[in-house]
Amino acid sequence: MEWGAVIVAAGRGTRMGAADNKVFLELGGRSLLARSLEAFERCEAVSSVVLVVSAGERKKAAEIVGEEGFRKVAMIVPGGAERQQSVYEGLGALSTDGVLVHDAARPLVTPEQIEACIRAAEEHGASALAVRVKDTIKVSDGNGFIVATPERGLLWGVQTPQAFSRGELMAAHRQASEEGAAATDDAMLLERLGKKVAIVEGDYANIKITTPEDLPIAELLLARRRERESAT
Ligand SMILES: Nc1ccn([C@@H]2O[C@H](COP(=O)(O)OP(=O)(O)OP(=O)(O)O)[C@@H](O)[C@H]2O)c(=O)n1
Ligand SMILES: C[C@](O)(CO)[C@H](O)COP(=O)(O)O
Repeated sequence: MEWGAVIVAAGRGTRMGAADNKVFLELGGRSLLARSLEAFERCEAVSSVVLVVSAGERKKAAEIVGEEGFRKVAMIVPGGAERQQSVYEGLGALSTDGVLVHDAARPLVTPEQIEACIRAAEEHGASALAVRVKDTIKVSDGNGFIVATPERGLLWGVQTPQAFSRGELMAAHRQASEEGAAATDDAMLLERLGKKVAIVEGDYANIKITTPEDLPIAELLLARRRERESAT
């Protein structure tokens, strides 16, 4: 199967509180967006990339793609108000049968993790990178009181990339939008239809840059990765 990727970068970064959209912030001297694109550029199993950005940030994103020489970026398309809509816009612009959906805000993803998601999706139909939850998770009653403690051994913190048949994911998106179902990731859209999504055990370093303390943590993780690479 031919694989393409939709990389979503059309958020506002409200929780980061920076003047700019967080995907343009720098990590180790390069933007988060460039680092995410680089991982897909280096993954041989991915043939093309659709980048989803806010209409007002298209020029800035195109400059990064041009300057960094990302040859796989076939199209840059405008996103929507929510991540779910941004992903759907990207899916429509891609032509491959298989699709990986990735947050530009996860700049520490590796080509090996992308490849592992593809392999699992080819075997099971769909897959998502995830890590075992380390904390004990509580369910609240919505009013500040704990009502339940799910069994930790069954809990996973889901990340991106997530890999799907593009046609199947597009159909799931259309159905969710007809039924007014909102989803914070794409696997959710298949789960609600009773379809299987395989878990690919990932790495705690593939963090999503969401709030200001995430950036120095990502700098440390990047430095640790560089040390390991130079030691091998
Ligand atoms: N309308 C949106 C919202 C989010 N995203 C993208 O989805 C990814 C994950 O979203 P999140 O971390 O929530 O980013 P933001 O929406 O930018 O952050 P915030 O919720 O703090 O505003 C990011 O790469 C973001 O750019 C998007 O493409 N379109
Ligand atoms: C898709 C995701 O990265 C999975 O962890 C995440 O849900 C997206 O972030 P958001 O903050 O929910 O938009």
